[in-house]
Amino acid sequence: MITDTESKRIVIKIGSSSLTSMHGEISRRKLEKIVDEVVRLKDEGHEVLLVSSGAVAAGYRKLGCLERPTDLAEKQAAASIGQGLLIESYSDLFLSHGYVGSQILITRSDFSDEDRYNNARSTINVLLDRGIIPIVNENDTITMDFLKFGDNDTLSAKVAGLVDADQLIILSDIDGLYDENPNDNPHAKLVSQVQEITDEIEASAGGSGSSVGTGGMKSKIDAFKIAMASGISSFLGKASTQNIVYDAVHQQAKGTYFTSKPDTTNLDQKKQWIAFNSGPEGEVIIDMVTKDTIVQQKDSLHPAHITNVQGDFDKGAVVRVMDSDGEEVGLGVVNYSSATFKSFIGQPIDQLSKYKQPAVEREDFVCHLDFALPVSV
Ligand SMILES: Nc1ncnc2c1ncn2[C@@H]1O[C@H](COP(=O)(O)OP(=O)(O)O)[C@@H](O)[C@H]1O
Ligand SMILES: N[C@@H](CCC(=O)OP(=O)(O)O)C(=O)O
Repeated sequence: MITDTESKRIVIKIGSSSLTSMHGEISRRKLEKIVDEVVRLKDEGHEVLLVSSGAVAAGYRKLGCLERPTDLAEKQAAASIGQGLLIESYSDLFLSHGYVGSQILITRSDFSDEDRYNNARSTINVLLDRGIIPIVNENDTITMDFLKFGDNDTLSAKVAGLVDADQLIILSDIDGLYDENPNDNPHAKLVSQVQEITDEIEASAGGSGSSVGTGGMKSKIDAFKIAMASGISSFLGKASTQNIVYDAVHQQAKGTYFTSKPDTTNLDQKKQWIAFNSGPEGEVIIDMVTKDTIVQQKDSLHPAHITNVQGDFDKGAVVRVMDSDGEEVGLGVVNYSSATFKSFIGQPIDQLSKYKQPAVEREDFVCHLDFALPVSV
């Protein structure tokens, strides 16, 4: 629990449905409410990073559309207009309270490159250290559809991991996770604590109930899995509730709190990058005996363990490590290219034993069984 004297690093994500009016346009009143909530935390001495949706909502009318567009190029054009307007509004509001906001637009490819990922961390750290409020969104205008984060829920969890946040707060149009999709069952019950994302929780998470929301509960559950694996406690609550952010930070708010079990091993930042951001470039296949050995003895993978290879990749790439049943065992950085692996296959073990460098070092390997990870988010 956060005490009144501790300064914490808090990432807050607010969705389109919580920033828009009935007609799907940005609501000044709702924007002012979230700014007031952030200002209260800043005044208490916390560092705050805001992940805000709303670019498409803020721009589509000025593009000449009567409704939120569904066509990709129109959405991107709307975001190009709306992102500027959104940031202008945030900046004006934060300045009126004596705080400075800054804009950070991210694409998935920025995060899949380890140097750019680390560079983003350094930049955001400078901003947070100097009391600025970074306002993050996906760079919707230039991102190709298949390369998008697509929803700001998983983006916010990845950003929370990047900056080593103490808490992730996701604000939505609903007051928490329900045991069934409330759109299907009006008698569904609120779940107030989650320590493990079970199959039942996955099954209960449906899509968005509104025309402006993107990911629904599904992408929020993916986000909470990433946060939990990264050792970050999270909260889901309703954006319109009075003092929701302040109360969530002080564990007093109505909503759902997500924390991992006390004995869980958390991913360090290198492993977070491998697991959630790198984007695997191929696959190496191992047999079941090897799988048991590397999982139980926490051993590195050696060239003789690799029975097959899929895709073309260079040394240093991240690949999916698959078992012979086609199940993903984990993700790791390879010390050989796919061409070299292919040349190894079928060679006698004593020939391969002269290659001293492991195929995948244990410290560069993120195993699902060690961390209870979402499969290739
Ligand atoms: N199990 C569930 N519990 C709560 N909400 C759910 C569930 N399954 C689906 N939903 C829907 O997800 C919506 C929130 O997601 P979304 O509309 O994308 O909002 P946002 O714009 O805040 O990201 C809820 O309003 C609800 O309609
Ligand atoms: N990046 C987009 C929103 C993407 C998104 O995740 O939306 P939401 O589900 O409302 O949080 C925008 O600014 O319009």
